[in-house]
Amino acid sequence: MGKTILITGGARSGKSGIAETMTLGLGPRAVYIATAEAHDAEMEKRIATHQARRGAEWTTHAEPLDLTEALQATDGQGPRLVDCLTLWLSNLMFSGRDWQEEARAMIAALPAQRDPVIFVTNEVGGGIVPDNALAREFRDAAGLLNQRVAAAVDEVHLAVCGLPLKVK
Ligand SMILES: Nc1nc2c(ncn2[C@@H]2O[C@H](COP(=O)(O)OP(=O)(O)OP(=O)(O)O)[C@@H](O)[C@H]2O)c(=O)[nH]1
Repeated sequence: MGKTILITGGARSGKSGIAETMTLGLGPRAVYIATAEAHDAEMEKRIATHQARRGAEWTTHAEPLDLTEALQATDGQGPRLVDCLTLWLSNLMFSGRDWQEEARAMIAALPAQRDPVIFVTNEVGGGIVPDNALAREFRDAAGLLNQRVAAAVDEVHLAVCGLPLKVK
């Protein structure tokens, strides 16, 4: 089984950069599995910034929903960086899919992976309780998903001010 790592942190905590460095430390060629979709100009710009930062060692595999299939399809191509689990979760919730079942299947597929998998996620819920039900549902789901993935992987790191703190 390839090594599995979860990197969590707040917005602009530097978690993606930390994850990219860790991923390339596990193999000279890596696959970036992007769960984001550009629905507006701001997101297009964020994605373009990320793409410009990645060097020739990277190939990109965009998959907003079928993450388990993306992991199967890219196994054998080097370490995979999944950026990020919280966007995957919101894509599943907005498309009406059963995120708990999808997460269970994705976690169950990890032991069969030959190449490493590095997940990026967001540490949500640190602020005040959101005043709308959907935001509260998402916050709770993100916390549960993070706990389940954290329990399954080899290492967990918390990104704080651009620095990784190993918590597992
Ligand atoms: N579709 C697609 N999405 C990408 C690509 N490269 C990066 N992304 C997405 O861009 C998102 C990162 O956006 P940011 O808002 O800049 O990151 P951040 O999480 O706030 O900041 P950090 O904590 O520094 O990582 C991730 O969710 C990726 O999925 C790509 O090539 N294609």
